[in-house]
Amino acid sequence: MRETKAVDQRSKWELRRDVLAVRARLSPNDLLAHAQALTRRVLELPELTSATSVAAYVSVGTEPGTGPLLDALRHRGVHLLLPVLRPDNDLDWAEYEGSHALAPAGRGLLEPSGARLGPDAVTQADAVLLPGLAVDARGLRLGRGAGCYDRVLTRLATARREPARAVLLYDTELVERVPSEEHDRAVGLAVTPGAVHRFGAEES
Ligand SMILES: Nc1nc2c(c(=O)[nH]1)N(C=O)[C@@H](CNc1ccc(C(=O)N[C@@H](CCC(=O)O)C(=O)O)cc1)CN2
Ligand SMILES: Nc1ncnc2c1ncn2[C@@H]1O[C@H](COP(=O)(O)OP(=O)(O)OP(=O)(O)O)[C@@H](O)[C@H]1O
Repeated sequence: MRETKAVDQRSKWELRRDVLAVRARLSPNDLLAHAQALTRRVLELPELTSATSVAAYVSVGTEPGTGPLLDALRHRGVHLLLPVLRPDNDLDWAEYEGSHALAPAGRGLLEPSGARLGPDAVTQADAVLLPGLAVDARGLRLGRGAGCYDRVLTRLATARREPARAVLLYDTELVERVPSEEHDRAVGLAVTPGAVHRFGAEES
C-alpha cells in the first residue's frame, strides 16, 4: 500500500514535469492562438451560455490563456469568481472586477484585490473552470500537486452541488490514465483549443 502510493507520487511528478516541459516550448504566438481558440470553445459550451455565475482563474505563464475568456464572460454579464491561494493551500474567492483589479501574488499568480468571499463561495457557481496539467478518459485530472482543486471538488460534493466542471488544457494533455488517488474526483469536461471532451455521466 505504502509502496503503491510512492509509485503514484513518482508517476504524478513525472507526468507534471513532462507536461510543463512541452508547455515551456510554446512561443508567444502559440500561446495567443491557443488562448483565442480555447476562449471560443468555452464560450460556446451550453453549460456556460446558461451560467450566471462562473468560478474561473487567471492563467499565468504558459498555462492555456484565460485572459480573453474572463473579459468575454464579464462582458456577457456573468458574475465571475477568482481564486485566492491561502497559506494552507485551500482557496478563497473574490470577484473579478477587470484586469486592472488583479495584483501579483505568491507563486507567480495574479489574484483579485477585492473582498474575500470565503472558501465556500465556489459552491454558488453554475460552472467551475479548473486549471490542470492533464486529464484522463475517466475525467480524473492532474493538477500542480497542492490539492487546491481537489479540495474545491470535495467542497462541491459536500454541499451537494453539481455545477459544470471543465478543466482547461492543451490538446496533448488528454491522456489515457493519470495516476490517481482516493481523494481524486472526476470532472465532467475538458476543453482544449481543438476540442471539447465529455466524460462519464456528462457524456452526450
Ligand atoms: N493560474 C492559476 N491560478 C491558480 C492555480 C493554477 O494552477 N493556475 N491554482 C491551482 O491549484 C491555485 C493556486 N495554487 C497553486 C499551487 C501551487 C503552485 C506551484 O507549485 N507553483 C510553482 C511555480 C509555478 C510553476 O509551476 O511554474 C512553485 O511555487 O514552485 C501554484 C499555484 C489557484 N490559482
Ligand atoms: N479534499 C481534500 N482536503 C484536503 N487535502 C486534500 C484533499 N484532496 C487532496 N488533498 C491533498 O492534496 C495533496 C495533493 O493532491 P494531488 O497530488 O491529487 O493534487 P493535484 O490534483 O495534482 O493538485 P490540485 O488539486 O491543486 O490541482 C495531497 O497530499 C492530498 O492529501
